[in-house]
Amino acid sequence: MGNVPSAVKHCLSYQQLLREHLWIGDSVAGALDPAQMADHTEVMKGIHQYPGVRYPVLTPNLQGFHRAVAAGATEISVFGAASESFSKKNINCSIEESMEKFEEVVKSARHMNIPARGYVSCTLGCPYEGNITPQKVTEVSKRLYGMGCYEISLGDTIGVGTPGSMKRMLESVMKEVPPSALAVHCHDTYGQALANILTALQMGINVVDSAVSGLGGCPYAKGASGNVATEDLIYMLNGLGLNTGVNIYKVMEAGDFICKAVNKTTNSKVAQASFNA
Ligand SMILES: CC(C)(COP(=O)([O-])OP(=O)([O-])OC[C@H]1O[C@@H](n2cnc3c(N)ncnc32)[C@H](O)[C@@H]1OP(=O)([O-])[O-])[C@@H](O)C(=O)NCCC(=O)NCCSC(=O)C[C@@](C)(O)CC(=O)[O-]
Repeated sequence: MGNVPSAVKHCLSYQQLLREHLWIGDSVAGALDPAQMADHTEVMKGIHQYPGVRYPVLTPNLQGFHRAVAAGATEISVFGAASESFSKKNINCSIEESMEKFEEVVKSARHMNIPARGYVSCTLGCPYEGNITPQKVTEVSKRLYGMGCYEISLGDTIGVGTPGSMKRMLESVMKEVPPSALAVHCHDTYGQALANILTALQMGINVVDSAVSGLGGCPYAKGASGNVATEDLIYMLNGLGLNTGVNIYKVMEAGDFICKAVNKTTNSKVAQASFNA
């Protein structure tokens, strides 16, 4: 949500539309301007933190961690990649260097009893390297889990995965990290996100990342669409008889609100169908 005005982020949290997780981004390479960091701090100070809702802040290094803690973060996330090229572009260091930085961050977080979540980008393909092997994803996931991340979110950053590649990747990762400590994070570029998520659910994954209206993306994954839309995910889960406790109508309202605020059209098929009905 890097470019979303703080006021909009506050409204989303005030309306309690993000029930479990409000994800707060960090700075972007080459654009480490004080205004953006001030915004990050402003968001943390401005939101009302509801009990049972997690507010993880992306912290790429120790500096980001200390800033996040000073701003009141109660959960942090480190974000690595299974692709060397993507790691270089996204966080300006190799995978090995990133792991060394994350070790420091997660260790500090553990000392302060702050839960740390790990992300692995490019698990089903990379914008620079193409195919990524399940072994590489497994290696990075194992490392993050081993250093103390309570959960590893496996990102199909550019949305090129299919149920077949998702299955192969998860089969490999699950040999080293239990399904209870895994999540999937699917982008919908090729229209495969829900199919990929269903595959993951059938394989025992219970945590799925999504974004209201399918907003989001990554500055280093040009052309990739946003995350799977929360509205579409909930619609599918409701259809499967899985109770999320999330009110789909409230999420659609939130999506409508935020799309107007940032002048974007929703990527949610469910919202499009409902609003056009
Ligand atoms: C990681 C860095 C910061 C390295 O950037 P760098 O340029 O290598 O940093 P550096 O250590 O060389 O320091 C350069 C300057 O930045 C400052 N600095 C250094 N660190 C920080 C910090 N944390 N907060 C504030 N300031 C910082 C530092 O103090 C210094 O300032 P100076 O001394 O020159 O005045 C940069 O590459 C960066 O910001 N990367 C993040 C890019 C980003 O936001 N990407 C999108 C995240 S979402 C994602 O990755 C994918 C995901 C999670 O959604 C899942 C998926 O779909 O795959």
